[in-house]
Amino acid sequence: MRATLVQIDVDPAETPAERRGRVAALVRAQAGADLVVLPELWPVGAFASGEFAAEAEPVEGGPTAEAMSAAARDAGVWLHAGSVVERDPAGALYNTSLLFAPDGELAAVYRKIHRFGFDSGEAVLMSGGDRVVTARLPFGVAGLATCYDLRFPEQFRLLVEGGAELLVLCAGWPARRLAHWQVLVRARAIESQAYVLACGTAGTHAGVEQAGHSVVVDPWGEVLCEAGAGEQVLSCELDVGLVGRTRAQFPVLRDRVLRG
Ligand SMILES: O=C(O)CCC(=O)C(=O)O
Repeated sequence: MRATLVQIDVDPAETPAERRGRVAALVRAQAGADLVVLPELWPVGAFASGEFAAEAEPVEGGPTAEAMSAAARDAGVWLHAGSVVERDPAGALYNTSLLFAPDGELAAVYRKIHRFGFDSGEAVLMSGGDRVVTARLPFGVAGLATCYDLRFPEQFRLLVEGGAELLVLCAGWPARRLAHWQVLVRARAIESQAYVLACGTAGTHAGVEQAGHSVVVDPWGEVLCEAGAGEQVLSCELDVGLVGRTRAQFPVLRDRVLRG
């Protein structure tokens, strides 16, 4: 299957509405891909926490969900539309990822479990999700995660136990910790014996330079393709059968002794 990661430049000179239009056109241009992946909080910017409340939107009928559903349908692709600031009916905010099927139907919703920021930003403004999410796609089972989740291997182990073969991570990872990103995406792939598709943002917003370097890592931990720092469309071919072959030939997951 063909995976395409769209590493979006979150430029504060562009409004979220303008960016939605531009990103929808980018998604439409990816017809022919099986799965298209966008980054974390690209409409507003993962570090633009002062804008979170104003830009919050519902999952059903929100402007990003509507635009991405239409773009997925027009392109005929599975679309992991990255994440949005979700406002739920009770008024709580979540960092919520949306997965659309090629007919535009919402196929999965994942609320980021590990909130970043310690005592500020997302960590205080948003509520955390409380469940891991997998979704069965025609070409494999996807396990969803978002940015800071990458530092919590126990979440990925639960995704693997849920059958995940493709670990799809949207992110807005800062450039100053690029080295952590590059190690951790490979670590999650190696320990999970799964593909990792990790899509980050480019540019600088709210004073935080973004790392870019979106990447696809195979179940052996080999980097299949990796972006640079700027806005980029990154595509590569994945052989999802390699997940099962890797797990059968080198059965580390079978040899686990300690189970939660
Ligand atoms: O863990 C990190 O270094 C970055 C995490 C992050 O930026 C986020 O979750 O938004």
